[in-house]
Amino acid sequence: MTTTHPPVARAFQVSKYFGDSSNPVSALDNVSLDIHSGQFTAIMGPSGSGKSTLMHVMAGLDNASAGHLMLAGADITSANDDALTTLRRKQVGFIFQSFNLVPTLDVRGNILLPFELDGRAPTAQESAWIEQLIDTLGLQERVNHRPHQLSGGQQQRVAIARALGTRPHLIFADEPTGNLDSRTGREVLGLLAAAVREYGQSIVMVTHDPIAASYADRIVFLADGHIVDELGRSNAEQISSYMLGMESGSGAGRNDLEKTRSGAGRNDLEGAAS
Ligand SMILES: Nc1ncnc2c1ncn2[C@@H]1O[C@H](COP(=O)(O)OP(=O)(O)OP(=O)(O)O)[C@@H](O)[C@H]1O
Repeated sequence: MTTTHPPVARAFQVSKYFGDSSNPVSALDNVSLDIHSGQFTAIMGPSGSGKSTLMHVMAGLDNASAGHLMLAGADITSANDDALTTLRRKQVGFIFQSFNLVPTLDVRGNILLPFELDGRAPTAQESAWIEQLIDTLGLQERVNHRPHQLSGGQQQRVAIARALGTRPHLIFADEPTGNLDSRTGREVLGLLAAAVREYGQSIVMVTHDPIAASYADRIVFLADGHIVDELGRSNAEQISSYMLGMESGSGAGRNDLEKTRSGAGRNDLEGAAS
């Protein structure tokens, strides 16, 4: 059972405020969340509920205002930037909306950047994996292009290949399929699910998309900076139904879900989504 392993990331009683102390905006309010090793965790919730903030704080990209944070076995609550940078480089991959591709490097250079930063070349096995990623993500024709020569979806695919290339223990993904057509989106989700299933990697993914969340083992719901509920593996219809219950404020999310449990399986929904 994955739950017997120590969490690969942990937020304990974390709060985050933006703005000045006279007029603080509360983005996270006393949130505690363990990310289990070898699990695919989705974070969902309405716009402004704190999803991206939670991910940034858990990844050590932003400081918490209060609480404790662990990442890859290290206490990062008050870690300095250098320690965090090293930890992230070795253990963590990021797939973010602002792709953070290096404009002066071509596609291959961007994908190989984590190896470069680690001061080593990919092994033969890693090289084969990178070629497979380039192929699966349809980037073969683009390997010598720079980011500005690519569409938004192509840039996102480069960011995905870069994040998966070193097979980091933990991957944080913010709307990884947001810019992709549905077929490429499903391929990316399949890659992420395979990373968990076959290589024991852990993934935290923020998404609004119930189909994307249906690939996760666990779905955590945020509202107004609080974790309000979580579900185990569910199909897209069940997740949509739950979210509708949340949005209507009827508190009926889970009850509705129980009614749909015997509904369509994920494969049915995948077919319907294409
Ligand atoms: N840098 C910032 N300065 C001020 N307020 C911020 C900042 N970043 C986020 N917030 C506020 O914190 C709250 C949570 O924002 P966050 O981006 O985490 O939400 P989200 O659930 O990821 O939203 P979305 O789904 O729209 O991306 C919002 O009220 C937002 O306006």
